[in-house]
Amino acid sequence: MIEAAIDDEIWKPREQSESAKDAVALNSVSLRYGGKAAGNTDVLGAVQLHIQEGEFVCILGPSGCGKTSLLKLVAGYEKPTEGEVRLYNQPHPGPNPKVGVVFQHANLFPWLSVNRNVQFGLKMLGLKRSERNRIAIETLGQVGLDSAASLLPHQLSGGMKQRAAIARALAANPALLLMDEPFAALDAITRESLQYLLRKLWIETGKTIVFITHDVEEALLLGSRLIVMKGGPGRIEIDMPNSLNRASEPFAFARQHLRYGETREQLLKALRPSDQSWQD
Ligand SMILES: Nc1ncnc2c1ncn2[C@@H]1O[C@H](COP(=O)(O)OP(=O)(O)OP(=O)(O)O)[C@@H](O)[C@H]1O
Repeated sequence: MIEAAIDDEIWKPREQSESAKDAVALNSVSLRYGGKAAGNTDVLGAVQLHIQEGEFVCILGPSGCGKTSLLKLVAGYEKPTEGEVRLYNQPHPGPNPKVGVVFQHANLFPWLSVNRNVQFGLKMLGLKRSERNRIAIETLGQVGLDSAASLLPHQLSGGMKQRAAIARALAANPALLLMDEPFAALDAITRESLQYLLRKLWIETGKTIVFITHDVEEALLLGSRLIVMKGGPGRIEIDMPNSLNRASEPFAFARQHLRYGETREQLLKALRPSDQSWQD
């Protein structure tokens, strides 16, 4: 256990600058699929959440508690039944390539090469072919897929597909990146390499990331802020800073830290159903 390092500068939570702006604001947001008609129940109930620019927010919670629904509101795919979602202090403009989204499955267009998949959103933005190609090559380089640019999706491994999906989301240079269990279907080693890649991209670009995961360890290694949701209706149960994601050490360093085990237990306890409290 690395206890001595606990007070080191590196383990202090990153201080939010007073001038940091909200990238995302959910003001008393409720969501009821199908609207207010009788019989429909709230999936999210009066959620209050402000995410500052540059945060890496990991959202955990039991299946069905409303994590994806919350992300869909931030992406603009759904509108709140009550309350308001704001991006960068403006009313939500609706889905647009400036908000990058990555899902558990890459959903690449099977008939387009990796390069053309990455270019797709840029075409929507009206960029010229030469500019699109330049950005696609650069972004594929960022995710380590330079040599796969001309391959079709069926020629890629699962990890390569997710790298391509990340490149596609990054190509339009979104300030906000939304990720819904993006590494859940990958084997442990591929997953770890993508976790390193994402941490590097976050540190280098300063993008705001909202990342849903069922994996407590993944949240601890990546998130600068950890949120645990509860269902019935969906709400935020725990919202805490996390400094274990910091710096450029191998993940093993964080895993050996005393605070890692403590926080992991705290999160697992919050995630357990109340009828399993005997495990405490
Ligand atoms: N389009 C929809 N129409 C109606 N109900 C929906 C829709 N999408 C989700 N739901 C319901 O909303 C609730 C929350 O679903 P959501 O996918 O947000 O949960 P989640 O926490 O992301 O779950 P998981 O971890 O299993 O992905 C569930 O009861 C689900 O059945």
